[in-house]
Amino acid sequence: MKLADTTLDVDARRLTRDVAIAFSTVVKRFDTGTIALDGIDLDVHRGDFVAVVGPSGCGKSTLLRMAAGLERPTEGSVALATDSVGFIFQEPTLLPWRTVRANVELSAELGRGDAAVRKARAAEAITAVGLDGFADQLPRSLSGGMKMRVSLARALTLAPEVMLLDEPFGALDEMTRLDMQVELHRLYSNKGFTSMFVTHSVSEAVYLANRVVVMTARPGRIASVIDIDFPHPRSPGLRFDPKYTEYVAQISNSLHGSTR
Ligand SMILES: Nc1ncnc2c1ncn2[C@@H]1O[C@H](COP(=O)(O)OP(=O)(O)OP(=O)(O)O)[C@@H](O)[C@H]1O
Repeated sequence: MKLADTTLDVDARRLTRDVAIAFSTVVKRFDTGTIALDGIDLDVHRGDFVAVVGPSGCGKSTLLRMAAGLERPTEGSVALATDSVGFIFQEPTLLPWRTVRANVELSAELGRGDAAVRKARAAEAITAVGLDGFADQLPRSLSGGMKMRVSLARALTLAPEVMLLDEPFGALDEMTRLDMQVELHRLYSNKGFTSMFVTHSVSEAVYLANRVVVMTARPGRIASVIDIDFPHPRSPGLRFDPKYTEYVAQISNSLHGSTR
């Protein structure tokens, strides 16, 4: 079991067999004096899909970056039970001179491993995200949604146990965004990775997550954690379920209360 660099001794106790990411009384104070996060206690269980919503600047990205080991907490600790992690950002960050296939192969190329296995995994990931037939194209010929699919495929080649997603669909138009939510949900249901997903969209959070964490305005604290009691796999028609609307209202109220 790997513990992130940021780990203090207390982490080992929080990381039980069921916990993939453990935040223990995390405080993040930047050198500028900004206190981004204050007293975050959160366990992300294996197989969970946790969505994090909160006002702009409340520290959502910082939380995710700490899970990835890209930031250290000022106080408290963050522990990750695996080093098998995929990170997806809002921008797909593709290399423009490489084809879809070559972009997807990139993350595996940076790691170790057999070239043939790497290529097979990339081909499988391209199929998994529905990009068969586009593998030899360059990013400039793809739509925004397709670029995001490439980014997902690139992360999938590593068969990550944990997927960290920072507003991956924020730059997409509404229709594409809904399609990508269905796509991500399908991948999550099939592959079973643990997910931590930052979004500004309450509706997106309810569709995808089995737990939604609502944060307060900065310094970010956890205002509420709401369990979304819909079975998996979920269908797009779920959005018309009255219970769905109730969850959206409940979370929006918590969010609204947290910004006052
Ligand atoms: N490297 C840094 N140095 C100084 N301050 C930072 C740094 N990174 C983030 N911050 C500050 O910390 C706070 C939280 O930022 P963060 O990006 O985590 O918020 P967020 O909730 O993800 O915001 P948004 O929803 O707008 O993307 C903000 O006030 C931001 O300005």
